[in-house]
Amino acid sequence: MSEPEGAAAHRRPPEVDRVAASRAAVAARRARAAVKAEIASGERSPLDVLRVAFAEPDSPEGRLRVTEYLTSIPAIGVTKAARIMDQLGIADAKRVGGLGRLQRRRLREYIATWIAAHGGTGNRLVVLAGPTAVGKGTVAQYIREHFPEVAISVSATTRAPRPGEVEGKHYFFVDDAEFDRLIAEEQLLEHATVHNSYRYGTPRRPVEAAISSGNPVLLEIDIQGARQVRRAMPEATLVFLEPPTWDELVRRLVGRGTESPAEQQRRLETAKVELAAVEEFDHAVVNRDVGEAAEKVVELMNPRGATQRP
Ligand SMILES: Nc1nc2c(ncn2[C@@H]2O[C@H](COP(=O)(O)OP(=O)(O)O)[C@@H](O)[C@H]2O)c(=O)[nH]1
Ligand SMILES: Nc1ncnc2c1ncn2[C@@H]1O[C@H](COP(=O)(O)OP(=O)(O)O)[C@@H](O)[C@H]1O
Repeated sequence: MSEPEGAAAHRRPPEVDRVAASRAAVAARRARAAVKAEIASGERSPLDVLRVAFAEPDSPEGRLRVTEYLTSIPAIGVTKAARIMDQLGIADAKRVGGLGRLQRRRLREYIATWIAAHGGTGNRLVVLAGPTAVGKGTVAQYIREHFPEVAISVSATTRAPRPGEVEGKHYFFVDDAEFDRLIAEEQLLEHATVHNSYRYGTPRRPVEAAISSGNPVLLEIDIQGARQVRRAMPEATLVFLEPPTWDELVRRLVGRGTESPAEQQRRLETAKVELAAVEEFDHAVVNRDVGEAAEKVVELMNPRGATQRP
């Protein structure tokens, strides 16, 4: 018996909705499975997944349950995952994107430490820092020219380009509003106001992409930034570039001639404090000869070449 047309039309939408909803659920499950497979194969850093999950709680990453997320990491099984969640105070059914601020921080720190303890990025990520005018830029440039296999991170900065500087090669030049946006979206691995003037920060994604593809990465940043990288990625190797002598540092700063005498004086005051930070670093390299210093830094990126500082 045929139904009156109106009634069929009335019944159709919920059914169509149900089909659509179950298709969407299947697609969402597949997307989550894809994320898990990426973590399990090592193709994707578990830290990158956290970042996306926290920024977009409705993404497949955000919809992953914490248990699913943890057990995707090789060598973390169900029992271990339960223990970790207990330790971090995270309830069983929680999704990664649904975690509160404190739980997010705890989970991120736990994972960063775990990666470090399990070989993680090893010492393929090297941070080169040091006082003003010691020659960080010069050594980084030497590495760029002579060791093309090393990926050198391009920072974002609010300072204006100098003549000859190329967008995307030397820096990404952005205004304050854009810099604020990068911070808000957690797109920076670290950032700092350098020499009390402009803001500088390391874009996170290119660094993580290079690390996950196994390439050595160099960050040439200031000391505040190096400390932040240490916290965010404890597995990174921190290298402190030292001047051969204090007088030579002064000579380099004055000789570069890019700062006014007052600014030079201010930077030298800061440099005195900064030189003491060498103790926090994994290695110290003296920049006597640019080529030699650059080679030592590159050697530290090679797991077998690395030697601990005495
Ligand atoms: N924290 C941090 N410091 C950076 C970054 N990029 C550059 N710097 C530092 O900013 C300082 C100023 O760099 P720059 O503007 O090129 O000027 P110059 O070093 O005085 O020629 C240097 O000490 C760099 O090491 C970054 O992404 N993060
Ligand atoms: N090994 C070195 N020997 C002599 N001069 C150097 C050496 N390394 C760098 N310089 C010079 O010192 C000055 C500061 O170097 P720069 O790379 O700008 O320092 P930073 O990036 O640390 O501020 C520049 O004029 C540079 O040419």
